[in-house]
Amino acid sequence: MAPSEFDDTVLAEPRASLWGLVVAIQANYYRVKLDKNSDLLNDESGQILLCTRRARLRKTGQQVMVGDRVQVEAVDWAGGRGAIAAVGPRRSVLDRPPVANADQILLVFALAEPDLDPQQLGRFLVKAESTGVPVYLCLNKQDLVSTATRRYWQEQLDAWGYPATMISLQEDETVQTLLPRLQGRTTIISGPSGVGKSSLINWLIPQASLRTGAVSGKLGRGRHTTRHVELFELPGGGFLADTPGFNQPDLALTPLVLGQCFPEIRSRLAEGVCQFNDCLHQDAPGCAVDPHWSRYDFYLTLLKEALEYQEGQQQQRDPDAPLKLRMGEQGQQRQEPRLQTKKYRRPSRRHQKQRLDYLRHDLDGSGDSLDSQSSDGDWPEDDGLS
Ligand SMILES: Nc1nc2c(ncn2[C@@H]2O[C@H](COP(=O)(O)OP(=O)(O)OP(=O)(O)O)[C@@H](O)[C@H]2O)c(=O)[nH]1
Ligand SMILES: [Zn+2]
Repeated sequence: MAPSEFDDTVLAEPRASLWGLVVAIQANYYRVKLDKNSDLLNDESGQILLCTRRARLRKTGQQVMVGDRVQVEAVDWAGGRGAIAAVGPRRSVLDRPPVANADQILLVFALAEPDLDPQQLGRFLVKAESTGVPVYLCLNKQDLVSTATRRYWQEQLDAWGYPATMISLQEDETVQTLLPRLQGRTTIISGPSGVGKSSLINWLIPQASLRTGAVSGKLGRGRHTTRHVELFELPGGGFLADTPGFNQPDLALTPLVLGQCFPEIRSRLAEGVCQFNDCLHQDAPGCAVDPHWSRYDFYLTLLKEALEYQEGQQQQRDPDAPLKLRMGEQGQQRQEPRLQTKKYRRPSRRHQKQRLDYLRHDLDGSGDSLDSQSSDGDWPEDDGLS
């Protein structure tokens, strides 16, 4: 058994099989970094193989993601090739970026240049919380602000429930304080543009810039236009992935999920329960979350958005609603008229044939009659079996 450095869960991995970590996906190939210290490996330990996915996995629709633990077969050691035969169970799955088994999200903001905007920080925090992966906050560029400003933010963030690590990439010893949090874990770095994410990754993994430098001159450039994601190994163990620097994450959360994304609400609910289990914690009678907390107004703003989002979702599901919501390319929602339901459409040829089959079946007297139609007189849904 050879669990990877960051994976301390016990997987059902047979002995004498090769396992590794998917660190990147390029076209239809998976870059797999083989586990170190495996029974079977000597020189090959830690080697990177370019792998395809076994046809069996393709047939069952088993996806392979960056961050997946995979079993590799049919290895051509000289050519550095292999085939992925199985995917280990996932501890977590992130959608943006698409990464499996992340242990934490390191949210990076700057204290200045750009100025720290509490609303924007709040949105990033909620978005990160909504993934279910633990969130850890780091404020960069502390060299640009006074001690009083640092203290101000430290106190604010403590009250929000996010003790933040303050660093400056110009002061090595401050960045070093991050290392114990990162080692042995898979960390997704997130945050708006210009806060120093790439500079931080370059500081932590000097070779990372070499690898991407040929393409871009700077780690991350170019990747921000695609969904490309890559895990970079930390010298002391553990992996980092960068995410595109988007500035205003779209929340798309229901009100109940939103409430769970605020540590202030979570800690109050740990001490008491609201009278109604669908309580939205808006100063309602019997609510366990008293409204005297610093981000209460911010919570109300997001709650309004969440209620609108929920309404849109419900409309989407309601077949009689005259409008339906569509997601635009930038994730914005727009309403458009719903097409007439099939009840009012001319029956397709297939349905006409089905109808004839039913009639024939009925006339033969063999089995179900037209009773098998749905109750509203509509023909049974096309189940794709014909
Ligand atoms: N003064 C100061 N400048 C910094 C610090 N860290 C990064 N910078 C500068 O901030 C600018 C932006 O840094 P990047 O690393 O490109 O920021 P990013 O978050 O990767 O930005 P995107 O790639 O747009 O997402 C660069 O000019 C860095 O040199 C710091 O601690 N102090
Ligand atoms: Zn409540």
